[in-house]
Amino acid sequence: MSSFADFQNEIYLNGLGDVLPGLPTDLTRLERLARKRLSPGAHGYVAGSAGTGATARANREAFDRWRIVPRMLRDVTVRDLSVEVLGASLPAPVLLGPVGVLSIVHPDGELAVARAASALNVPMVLSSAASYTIEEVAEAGGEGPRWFQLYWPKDPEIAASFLGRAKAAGYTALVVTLDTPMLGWRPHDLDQAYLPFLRGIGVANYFSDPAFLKGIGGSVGADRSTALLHWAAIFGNPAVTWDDLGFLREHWDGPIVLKGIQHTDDARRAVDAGIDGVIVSNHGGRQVDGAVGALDMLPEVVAAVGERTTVLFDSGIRSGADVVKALALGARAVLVGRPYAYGLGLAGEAGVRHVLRCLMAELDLTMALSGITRPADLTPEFLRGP
Ligand SMILES: Cc1cc2nc3c(=O)[nH]c(=O)nc-3n(C[C@H](O)[C@H](O)[C@H](O)COP(=O)(O)O)c2cc1C
Ligand SMILES: CCCCCCC(=O)C(=O)O
Repeated sequence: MSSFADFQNEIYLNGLGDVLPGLPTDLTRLERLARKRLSPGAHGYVAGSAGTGATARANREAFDRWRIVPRMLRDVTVRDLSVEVLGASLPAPVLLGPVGVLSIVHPDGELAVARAASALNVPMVLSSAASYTIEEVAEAGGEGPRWFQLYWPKDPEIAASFLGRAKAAGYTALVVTLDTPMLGWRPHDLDQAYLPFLRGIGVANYFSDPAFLKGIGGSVGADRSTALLHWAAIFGNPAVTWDDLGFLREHWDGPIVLKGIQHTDDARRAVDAGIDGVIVSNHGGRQVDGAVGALDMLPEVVAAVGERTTVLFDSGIRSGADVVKALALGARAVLVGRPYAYGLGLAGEAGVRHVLRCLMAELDLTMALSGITRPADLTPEFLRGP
């Protein structure tokens, strides 16, 4: 029996109060609790999305259109949720996706996330825009698996420096986010005048970086406004194109994954360029309003490049059943976004552990009750859809 099944037994035998920090086990209810407990600004920033919110809604609607068709009498006594992703063995097909500025929801921010991830041996993808540095988060995570996410800055020296720091601190894979050369139009944050960066949150990696500091005369100084303006000037690089991918390979010798892929042609170009994996994602609907639901694009991308590369998925995962659907449509593993930020905001490290354990226990049960014992056995056959 897997440890997630043990977790489930623990719940049924001991009662929720004994094993959980009093949080809902349904991640959509957890989200509603976070709305009540977090500050309106922080909650709004995490929950928010681009424009009218149409893409974020499309992400969920896409999951609702696919339904699981459970199979019977298949001996599901012994299950194994583990998967191989880019040469590493994961206990389950789940990673913590890159979520920046996490100290807006909890003072321990990414440090608490790293501890929770490490405790469960789940890879954490650390954002360039984290509230703590690459090195601080690595130390908090100890031996736990960690990946680094790059927002490709205008200054190549800073990009190279980030990659060198990440390598030295034990991050094993690189995720390069392509969908955010600039922040999307997010009316809620604009109306609330709540942008973490203007408060100096999310810039820890930049303000601690020798290449960044060189651009502002060597140090941040008491008045951080010069440094923040410089940060705003270099943060995103809307000029990068497919021709620039070689830069990444020159500075990173481990696996490279491109995040934000939504079109089959882009997926093919990535693979042709020697990239090791793609993440089908629309940034949780935070960038382009009126875009297609991320899950709607997954089958096409898998059909185009699934045999040649590792396809991962995020945007809209809220339950174990959602993980089953994404895997059945060809994702090797999924990344969780907002739910763990809510767990962190509600209960710190324990809250992140809670979210992971609930998701994995529900995944284990949903697989078992659908007649599946290993993620690799999940195929589109188990779904009915559009
Ligand atoms: C508050 C917040 C901050 C985020 N920061 C980053 C980031 O720094 N880098 C990145 O690649 N994606 C970032 N994302 C996007 C997530 O990695 C992921 O694509 C998205 O949250 C998935 O959608 P979901 O939250 O609806 O599951 C962020 C998302 C949120 C909600
Ligand atoms: C100025 C852009 C910083 C973005 C960091 C957080 C993020 O990706 C988000 O979606 O919010």
